Amino acid sequence: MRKYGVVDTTFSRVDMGSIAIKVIRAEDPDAEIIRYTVPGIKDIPVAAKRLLDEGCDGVITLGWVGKSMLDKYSYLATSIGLIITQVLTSKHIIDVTVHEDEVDNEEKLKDLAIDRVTKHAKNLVKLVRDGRNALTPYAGKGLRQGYENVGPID
Ligand SMILES: Cc1nc2c(=O)[nH]c(=O)nc-2n(C[C@H](O)[C@H](O)[C@H](O)CO)c1C
Repeated sequence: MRKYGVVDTTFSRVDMGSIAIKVIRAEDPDAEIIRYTVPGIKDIPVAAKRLLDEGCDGVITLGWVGKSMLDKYSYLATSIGLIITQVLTSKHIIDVTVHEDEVDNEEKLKDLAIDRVTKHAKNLVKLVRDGRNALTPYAGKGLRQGYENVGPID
C-alpha cells in the first residue's frame, strides 16, 4: 500500500497540511497518509526523514517563510537539508514553500498557498504512484504552482 507523508508547521499562516491531505486523498483514495506538524521550517528536514524511515514512499513539506533576511537564510538551510535528505533516501520530498513577501496582500497570499499546495500534492501522487514518466507529458509546458501557468515558448 502506498504511504505519503505530509509535514507542516505552526509558523504557517495557512493550514496547508489539511489542503495537501484532502488533495492526496482525492487523487489516491486507498493510500495511507501520515501528517507530522513541527514548529518551523528548520524542523522540517528531520520530520521528512523520519516519515521516510517509517516507510513513506514520498513526502510533501509545507513551509512558510517570513519576510526578514533571517527567515530567508532559515529557508536556505532548510532547502539544503531537504535536498540532502532526498539524495540520501532516494525518495522524493516535494518542497512546497510560500514566501510571505511573494505578493502584497493576505488574500492573494492565501490563494497562492492553496494553488501551490494543490498542484504539488498532485505532482507528488503522480511521481509516487505512477513513476518517473508520469510528468513527462507536461515537460516544457511552463507550468507554475501558486501562479497561472505561463505556457511553452513556441
Ligand atoms: C528566523 C526564523 N524564520 C522562520 C520562518 O521564516 N519560517 C518558519 O517556519 N520558521 C522560522 N523559524 C523557526 C525555525 O524554523 C525553527 O522552528 C526553530 O528554530 C526551532 O527549531 C525561524 C527561527
